[in-house]
Amino acid sequence: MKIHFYKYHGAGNDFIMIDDRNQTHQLTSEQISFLCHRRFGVGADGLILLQNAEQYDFKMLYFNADGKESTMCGNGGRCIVAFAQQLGIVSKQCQFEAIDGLHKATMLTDGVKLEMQNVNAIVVNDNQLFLDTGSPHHILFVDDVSLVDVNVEGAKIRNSALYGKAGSNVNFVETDGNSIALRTYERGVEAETLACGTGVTAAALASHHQAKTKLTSIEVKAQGGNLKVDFKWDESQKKYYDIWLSGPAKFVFEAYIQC
Ligand SMILES: N[C@H](CCC[C@H](N)C(=O)O)C(=O)O
Repeated sequence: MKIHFYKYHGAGNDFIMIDDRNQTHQLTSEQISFLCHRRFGVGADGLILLQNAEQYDFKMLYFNADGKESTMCGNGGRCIVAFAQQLGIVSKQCQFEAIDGLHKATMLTDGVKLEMQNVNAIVVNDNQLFLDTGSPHHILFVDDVSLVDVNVEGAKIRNSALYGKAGSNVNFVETDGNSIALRTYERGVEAETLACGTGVTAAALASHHQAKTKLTSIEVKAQGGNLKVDFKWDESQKKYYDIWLSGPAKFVFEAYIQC
């Protein structure tokens, strides 16, 4: 099969994007894993199909580099909005379906702003937290993210009994209250990625929840670039809402590959 794809990245978290509005791409896990392979294929953290949706601008299907369909991808969600604009499907604003529900998005001059799902359950164990921002995230606060062996320490937590077969993404988070730095070990990539949108969102909410910051609009420095998280806290309902993830969504190249 000859596949026409577009390569995008959001702060270094990179994706193979495919226009599947005609729903002709019946890709197997093996084919997706091959396409995402850094040596034998195109190379990417994930693969995203853009499909038609009856009541919304489009639908997003996300697959990790291991070839398996997974939960929400925040950076991929921002990249698919830029991709939809490149295809002429949307202009400045849009609304699309993803595995965790509906997402609104706005094109910015320097990227995309994506609304994330509300978060009303945060599990706290000392300086470690768990929350789901569209994907599951373990948060561990550290003094200096540059000193963490993310691939070793991240794999230990990701594969621990704590999260069973499903596992979790693992984020090492450092904050001075004014901004956040994080590094993420991503489930389904099984390695550190240069950014993780749902992880960045989780790190911002967790920092606020643990009173490590009072800001409700905060910059998050990932290895591959900077993102911003805006949110509101509802004390009566104990939930975070009106959560927006902003950051770059770059088109890199377009090509064909035999698969
Ligand atoms: N690897 C994640 C999905 C992609 C998350 C990440 N790329 C993002 O930008 O949110 C998981 O299986 O839970």
